[in-house]
Amino acid sequence: MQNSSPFPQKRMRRMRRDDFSRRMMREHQLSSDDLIYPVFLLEGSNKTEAVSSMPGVIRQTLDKLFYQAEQCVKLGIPAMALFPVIDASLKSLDAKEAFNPDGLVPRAVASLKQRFPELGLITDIALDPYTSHGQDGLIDETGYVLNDETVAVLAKQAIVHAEAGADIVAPSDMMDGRIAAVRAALDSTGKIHTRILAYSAKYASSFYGPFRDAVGSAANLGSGNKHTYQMDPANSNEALWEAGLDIEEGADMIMVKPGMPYLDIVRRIKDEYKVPTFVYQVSGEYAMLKAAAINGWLNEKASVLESLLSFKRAGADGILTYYALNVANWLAEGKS
Ligand SMILES: NCc1[nH]cc(CCC(=O)O)c1CC(=O)O
Ligand SMILES: [Mg+2]
Repeated sequence: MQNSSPFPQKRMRRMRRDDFSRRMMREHQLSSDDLIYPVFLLEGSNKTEAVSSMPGVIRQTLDKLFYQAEQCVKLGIPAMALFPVIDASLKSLDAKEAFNPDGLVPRAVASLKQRFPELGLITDIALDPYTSHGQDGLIDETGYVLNDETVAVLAKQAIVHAEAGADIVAPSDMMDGRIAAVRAALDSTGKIHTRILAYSAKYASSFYGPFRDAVGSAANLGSGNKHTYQMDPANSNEALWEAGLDIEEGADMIMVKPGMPYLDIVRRIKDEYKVPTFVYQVSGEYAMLKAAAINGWLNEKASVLESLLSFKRAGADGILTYYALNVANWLAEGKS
């Protein structure tokens, strides 16, 4: 018998009733293939240091890092991103340590690549670990970050990283024209296979604070900021403009940074360009989740997985997260 006034018209809860039907209609899935693991690298050997604003994250020497690299390979994490902690004595106005072929990053890349050839290695192209003032580029006498002079150094840095064996160079500096310059430099030295992951929409964000503690650039930067090159958090169209330029200049992949506060940007870039689009769950996001978890205010595993799923939903192809190893372990446990 037909009900004369059916209510509700459509029962959405029917599909949510059981686990099997929830799984049938699930639109997005997180896998270890989606993860990139950022790590902090110290000079020397047999040393680890805690990062106080990022509980659970450490800075470590290369020999210690081998263990994490091995974990990445075992758990199916495709790539690791290296961030060096450069000794204060090597920081300078001209940032020349950035393109020292015997520097910390090239040495680490070469030796990681030798031990774990199947693990993708991403290096950061920017000068902030190497400048005495903590800015991402060279400065003039007023403190303004010079564009073209900086780009010339970034191109040299990219060549050194590529020659050491970096699979992907990731300019995170936000200078204009750097992607074209880095691509040309790589090609001119025969590094035609080295990929470029462009931080195209990198915002002048307050969420980078703990990272600057971790690499020790906070003290150098002092009360300075990066507003003359990183993007204004108030802008959205500008991110499309930036991404479009980087794609034209030869970027293989685009990055949005930070993550959760910028999900709209991830979605817009993906919809507009349909290129491989990555997102960085930055240090401040990690710190927020971790602090709440430590206090017992959030369920860590559930909220971290939910945060990463939000990136997938927004259209991201991959996520840089300090939680990468934890997440890959959680996903592996779930499967067994
Ligand atoms: N080239 C700088 C750089 N590369 C990665 C991060 C931040 C990453 C994070 O917060 O986790 C930053 C911070 C900055 O712009 O000062
Ligand atoms: Mg740009």
